[in-house]
Amino acid sequence: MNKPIFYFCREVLLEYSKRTREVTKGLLSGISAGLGLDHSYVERALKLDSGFQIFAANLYPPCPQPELAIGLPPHSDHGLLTLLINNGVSGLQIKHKGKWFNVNNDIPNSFLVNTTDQLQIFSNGKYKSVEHHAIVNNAVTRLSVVVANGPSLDAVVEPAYKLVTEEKCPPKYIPMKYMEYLEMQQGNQIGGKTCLDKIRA
Ligand SMILES: O=C(O)CCC(=O)C(=O)O
Ligand SMILES: [Fe+2]
Repeated sequence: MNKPIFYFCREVLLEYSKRTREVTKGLLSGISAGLGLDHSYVERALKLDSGFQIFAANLYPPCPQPELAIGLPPHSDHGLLTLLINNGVSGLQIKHKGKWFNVNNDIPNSFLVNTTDQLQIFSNGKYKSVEHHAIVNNAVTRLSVVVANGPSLDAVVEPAYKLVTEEKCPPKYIPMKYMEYLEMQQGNQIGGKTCLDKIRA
């Protein structure tokens, strides 16, 4: 029986997921301190040692009429931080103040990092989950490789209690198990940041 292509890449994928997990932990430790929390607060609260990772590869072939193609529709990612690389062809756009901006990550050997939904919830809105989409072009194939890094599936995610006060800074989101959020997001039609709207307090 033919083995799937991923069978042959599994050693590399395993190593890649281990290393991207470490990069994510390092970034989240800095973010934790930046929020005024202990360095290891995010790691402990969201059980990052058993954090959930998704690896995805996206292929965007050239399209004769790119203005008519959807590419990847607007969305935000569900986890904490998403690490992206591509084959040097631009196509990713992020939304800022209602406008789309090109993201040209042309720094060699670097990751583009998107902040995502669980970080917006945990930081009580201090970090915004980035709304993004991918467009296509009529000349060259684009490839992107994505690792989405989330909390542990059984972690209940809510605004960190040290960041909320009943009067001045009430929690903006209701607590929800990451697994349930993920199921809700995956069961939804892809579009903008609509899942976050569903769990507003
Ligand atoms: O292709 C890209 O640059 C973006 C991919 C993406 O947003 C995703 O897979 O969630
Ligand atoms: Fe995405």
